[in-house]
Amino acid sequence: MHTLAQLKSGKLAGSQRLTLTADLTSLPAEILSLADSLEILDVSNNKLSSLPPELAQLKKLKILFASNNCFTSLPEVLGQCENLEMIGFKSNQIRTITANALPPKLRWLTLTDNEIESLPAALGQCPRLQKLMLAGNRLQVLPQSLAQCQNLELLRISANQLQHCPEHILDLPKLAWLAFAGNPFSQDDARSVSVPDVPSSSYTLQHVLGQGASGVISKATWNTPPPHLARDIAVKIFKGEVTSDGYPQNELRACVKAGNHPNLVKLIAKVEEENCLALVMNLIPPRYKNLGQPPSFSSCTRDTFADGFTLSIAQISKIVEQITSVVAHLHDQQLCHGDVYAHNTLFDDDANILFGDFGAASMYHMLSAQQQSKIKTIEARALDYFIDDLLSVCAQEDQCNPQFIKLRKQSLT
Ligand SMILES: Nc1ncnc2c1ncn2[C@@H]1O[C@H](COP(=O)(O)OP(=O)(O)OP(=O)(O)O)[C@@H](O)[C@H]1O
Repeated sequence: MHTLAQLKSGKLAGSQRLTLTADLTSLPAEILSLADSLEILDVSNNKLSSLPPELAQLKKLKILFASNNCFTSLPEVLGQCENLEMIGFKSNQIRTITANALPPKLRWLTLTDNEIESLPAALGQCPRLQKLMLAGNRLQVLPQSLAQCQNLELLRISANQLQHCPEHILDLPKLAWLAFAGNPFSQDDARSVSVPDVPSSSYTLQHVLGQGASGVISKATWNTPPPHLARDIAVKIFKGEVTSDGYPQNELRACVKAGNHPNLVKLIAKVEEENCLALVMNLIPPRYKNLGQPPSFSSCTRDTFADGFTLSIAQISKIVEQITSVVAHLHDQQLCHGDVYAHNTLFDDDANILFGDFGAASMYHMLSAQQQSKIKTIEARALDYFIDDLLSVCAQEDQCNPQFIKLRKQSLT
């Protein structure tokens, strides 16, 4: 985080990255003094509603974040920023997006949680577009031209007003991560009875174990432990807001629908009260750790791994076998996970895995047989990318192993 005083004093000359949060209602003119160096500009959490035409003078600008501001339209000056690849305008009040606002090199566009009713056809003329985050808007249709985005890999259209399944996007050749729950076309009226409901007064929360985009997970204990169940549990309390993946309510229902599998954390009960939406789960044993890390700005849609992290081919094979089995299990329940990634997978020293994060999951039993089969093809692609990501960290000495070669072939087909 930088300060306005630092910027105005010239102390930030030559900076490639600038983060300013200072209740700004306009961009300070001094930003132009960084025109020859600035690549990443983060002006999230201000009160901005427009950007000046001079922004186009930032010739090196690649990434712009302006989430939590007061924009009602996507500023047209963005279309003039010749090197801008990544745009994040989450949680504004954007209603309009014109063709002029789309920069030629656009690769990653986040417009989660706005008021967008329609998108310009020109989005189809963004050949580099790889990641498009549109959850939590008011879209009733997607432009037909999206079918031309041949490089689109990750798409979030959950929590919108789409009346019909957008067939045309199901054939996109690289699409691998898709979330579409919470639309009229994907409505699921069936109330599941497979997991018991309990009141939030049935347990006592202890310390926080972790925090995801959609909720906070705490260790808890049953006040009166149900028979045959461990006293200690984990409780995920949803925050209630729409996330980049969709509505918490849909995540909860997807977790319930997922059912039991040795590679899923066992769901014990759910809480659906007026002021509390929560999942009660088994505690994950502390020996489990994250398999991967989320994508970086440059990897865009692909996971990253800690420096020096390697896996043996035996570990990779065992992990692939389990992830394939758990994804097949989800599809047996007509559930698309939408986020098959190593960063959503925990593993232990024996390469046992636990797969989680149902935030982007979508039920698809209401779709036609042909649409369902396309959804499965899309998720199969994510599985291939998952395998490819693991092979990228395979120990050097195992890279001639026949199993490595077999998995490599599988991930490339
Ligand atoms: N059943 C559990 N037992 C123990 N710890 C848990 C359990 N579930 C989640 N956690 C902890 O809470 C963290 C957040 O979990 P959660 O599933 O909500 O989010 P995430 O999938 O990591 O994040 P996001 O939803 O933002 O991608 C986990 O990384 C883990 O440390």
